[in-house]
Amino acid sequence: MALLEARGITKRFGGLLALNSVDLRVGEREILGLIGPNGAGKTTLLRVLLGIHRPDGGRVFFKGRDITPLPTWERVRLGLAATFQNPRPLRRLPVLANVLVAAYGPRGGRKGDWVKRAEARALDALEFVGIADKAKEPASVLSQGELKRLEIARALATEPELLILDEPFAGLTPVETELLAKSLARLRKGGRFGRLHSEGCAMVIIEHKLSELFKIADRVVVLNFGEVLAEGTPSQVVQDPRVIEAYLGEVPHA
Ligand SMILES: Nc1ncnc2c1ncn2[C@@H]1O[C@H](COP(=O)(O)OP(=O)(O)OP(=O)(O)O)[C@@H](O)[C@H]1O
Repeated sequence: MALLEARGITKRFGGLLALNSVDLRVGEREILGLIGPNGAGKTTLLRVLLGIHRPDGGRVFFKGRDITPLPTWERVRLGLAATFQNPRPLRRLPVLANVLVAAYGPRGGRKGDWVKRAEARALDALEFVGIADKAKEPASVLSQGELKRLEIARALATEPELLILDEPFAGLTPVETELLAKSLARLRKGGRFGRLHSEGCAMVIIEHKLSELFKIADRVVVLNFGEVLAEGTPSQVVQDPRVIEAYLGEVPHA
């Protein structure tokens, strides 16, 4: 059984058909890359998976359960988490407090120990992404790269089973990009990260930095004009003439 399955997702904005009967499956511990030209519908699909947009057609299943009618917070309680293209932290609050908001959230309290463990988990999430030294600083001091890492720490504090990342590498330096890619690979493997525990997290990663994405993705789905144009392993997808024509232009260098 797939961890997440979206079937026949259709989404319209007025006269614009942003998604046209899109199917998507994500297996346990799988890293799925979601790529395609600007305006292809990637962020819209992410928003449908999270319950931010209601689809006009189609259903979303998570761990076998139809979550289509559920609000976002219930999806988070079930184990979904996401990071967004443009981080919007609570800038005046300390970095740690930004993560605590997530750790105190609906999923954080599920084991009944939320007060005593939340702060420890939030610190461990900051440790995991490498910005624990900034825990007490206001979020406004963080660089773009650090803000991206804060976003990931906030998602990790909920101990998700499926993490959806919208352009996690955008705005990062090559060194930051490589470090983050390594952290994501470690997260997929699972284990104990301080007091945080992961059985191995599956991911959907929307990204334009293909060479970095292809190093960690098991499978790639290519969207174009709101439809699935192609899917396969990274090496299959880069050689697909339809993908080259619609998006790549040329084969990216690894
Ligand atoms: N809230 C909205 N209202 C109206 N149109 C929208 C809305 N959100 C997205 N769209 C349109 O839907 C289409 C798909 O947009 P979407 O942001 O999902 O593309 P994308 O693949 O994520 O692009 P990018 O790589 O630039 O982020 C675009 O034509 C966009 O203008």
